[in-house]
Amino acid sequence: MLVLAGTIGAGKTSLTRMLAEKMNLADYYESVDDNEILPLFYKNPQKYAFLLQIYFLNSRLDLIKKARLDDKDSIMDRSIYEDSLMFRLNADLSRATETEADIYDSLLKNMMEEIPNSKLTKNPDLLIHIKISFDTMLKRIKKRGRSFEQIDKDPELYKYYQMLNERYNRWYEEYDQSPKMQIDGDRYDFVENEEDFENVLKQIKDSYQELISC
Ligand SMILES: Nc1ncnc2c1ncn2[C@@H]1O[C@H](COP(=O)(O)OP(=O)(O)OP(=O)(O)O)[C@@H](O)[C@H]1O
Repeated sequence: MLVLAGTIGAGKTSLTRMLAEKMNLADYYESVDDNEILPLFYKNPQKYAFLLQIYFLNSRLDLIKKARLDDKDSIMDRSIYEDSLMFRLNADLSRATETEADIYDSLLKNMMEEIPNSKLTKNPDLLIHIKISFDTMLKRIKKRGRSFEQIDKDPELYKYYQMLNERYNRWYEEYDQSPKMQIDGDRYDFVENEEDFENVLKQIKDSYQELISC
């Protein structure tokens, strides 16, 4: 199982779709449009931060189980581990309490603990982090145009996005639940540029082959 990671607008969903096609993988997506808690959270983060995390934890674990039970090798458009980073940021911004964030982390650890001899391993075989600069992040959020994510509607989001992007770098360095690799999402415009996509595809295939042959 391959899993994509990266900040809002990094291109996780697009790259998942493209890799699934080229590498013949079963693709699994977290639906943003059907998430009824997300717009509520953006409107009133203090009230909905904890509920949103529980919603994501539940739905992402569901996806992991489906992907692992698939006969085909699979790919997912987001990792479950980034939620902890986002929730900690929300707690630091007083949208949740430290206790809520601690309990969340403990629940996540418990849910993700591998059961010895179980066929259903929950951690990915390879995590692929798409790293983008803050500038690129802002451009992509604007270009995609999801109304609740727009800074001109809510200027406080600027600071939130800036802090989130900064924290992603440390998160990736510390991530140790599986092998991992990083893609430079500023340098490689894999959505618009065919050559860039081929380059990224090769980097990912090489890393994956290396893992399989170990
Ligand atoms: N754990 C979380 N806590 C708060 N908000 C979250 C969390 N996970 C996702 N979100 C929100 O859900 C929305 C979708 O985020 P996500 O990064 O999964 O997808 P995306 O932005 O469509 O990614 P990409 O463009 O890379 O495909 C964003 O508005 C993001 O802020």
